Amino acid sequence: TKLNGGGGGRSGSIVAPLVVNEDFQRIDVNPPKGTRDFPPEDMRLRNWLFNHFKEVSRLFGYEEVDFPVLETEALFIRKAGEEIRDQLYCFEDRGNRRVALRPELTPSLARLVIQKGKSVSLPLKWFAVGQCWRYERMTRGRRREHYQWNMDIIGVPQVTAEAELISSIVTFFKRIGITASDVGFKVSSRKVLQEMLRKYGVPENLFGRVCVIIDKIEKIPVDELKKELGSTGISEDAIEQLLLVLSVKSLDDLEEILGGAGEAIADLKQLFSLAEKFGYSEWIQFDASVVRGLAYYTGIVFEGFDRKGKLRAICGGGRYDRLLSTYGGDDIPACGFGFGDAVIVELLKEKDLLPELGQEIENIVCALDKDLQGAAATVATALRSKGQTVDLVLEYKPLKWVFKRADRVNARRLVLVGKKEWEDGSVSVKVLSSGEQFQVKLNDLE
Ligand SMILES: Nc1ccc(Br)nc1
Repeated sequence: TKLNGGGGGRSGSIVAPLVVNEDFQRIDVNPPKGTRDFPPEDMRLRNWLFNHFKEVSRLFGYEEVDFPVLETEALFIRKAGEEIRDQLYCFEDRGNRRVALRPELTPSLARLVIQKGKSVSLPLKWFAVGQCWRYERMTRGRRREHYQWNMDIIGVPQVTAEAELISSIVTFFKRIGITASDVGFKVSSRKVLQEMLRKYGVPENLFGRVCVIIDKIEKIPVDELKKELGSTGISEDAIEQLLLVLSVKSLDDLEEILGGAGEAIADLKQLFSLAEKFGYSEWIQFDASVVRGLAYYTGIVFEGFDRKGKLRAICGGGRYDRLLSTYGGDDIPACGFGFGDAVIVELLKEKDLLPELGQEIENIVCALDKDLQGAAATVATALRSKGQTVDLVLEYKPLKWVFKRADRVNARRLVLVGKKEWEDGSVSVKVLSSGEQFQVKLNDLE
């Protein structure tokens, strides 16, 4: 490293030291492909969104939990052909362990519940907001990380659990100004598929795989869908009947096909009845084609959608009664949902509902004289100890500069430490909105 002629010292007018080192390459200052930085303005929106997630969760009596972003890869290895598996961000660590960046939170939650075992009493109502990852070939230029809000109920077999989860999401939407005219929930049950597959003698172990294929019903051509279903060994007749059932538009029509004795109809009728009691009937509709893309759902499934049909699913969830036992845990019923941080922001933009979130500082404190910097620090500390937010000007600056900064940080007032006033422990205060200016003893300033 070669320093230029000694100009790097602490002189009054610091000459920026020119460090020339041909070995330095300018690094790429952008975040890794598919990831985001959160500069202050973006972080304010993220905190606003996450605070609503968390406040709703606490309103419903849920406890916050979290897990490592890095998990054993085995937690996510399922052989049902899920996209989440194909895009697993997995690698071998320096200890030759197969690990993965979590693509979702539910498996970690299941792991923790099993780990806690009898030390926790059911039902558990837990929530988390955590970053989740996927490794997608950048060909599609999509993001590789997002934050997901999850709420889960562990240990309640009744549909009241799913009904409460949907109520919590409706509560969230209402808090941010989204109405039932903007968004709805498509609701169905995988027990519909289960009953159909049983009727056609399809082996139970194909259930998850068939659901994952059927989740593509609106994403791939029907012939391709039929081909994929056929590849599992299901007969053409069964496939035709399946697709017929999935096109059913009402619970009554579904009952016609399935008969009234099955759990699918009973669960769905109970859910729609509870929706009435929770007061969100206008938000939900039966849609037999909703199966969701995760293999482990076993019962009610639901997804939030924008009624204009311009965006991908906003959120989704359902019952997963077998997940804990697949990890070697007890057979504990569970249900939950995931709500990503991306589509909701697109929806808020669409509806012009993004909040205005500027920085807000109550005080800018500055010394009017070079040797009053210490006094300014005393003033700032006194205000901060009273819970006042303070931006302390940390080096001597002309007033013009201070006013500009006050404007940029949206300060409510200027607190000026001047020589004469400070001699009797006073400061000058200028309220920036009104221009009002007064002197006050520091101890009386609040
Ligand atoms: N599962 C998952 C993870 C990360 C993103 Br971005 N999308 C989906």
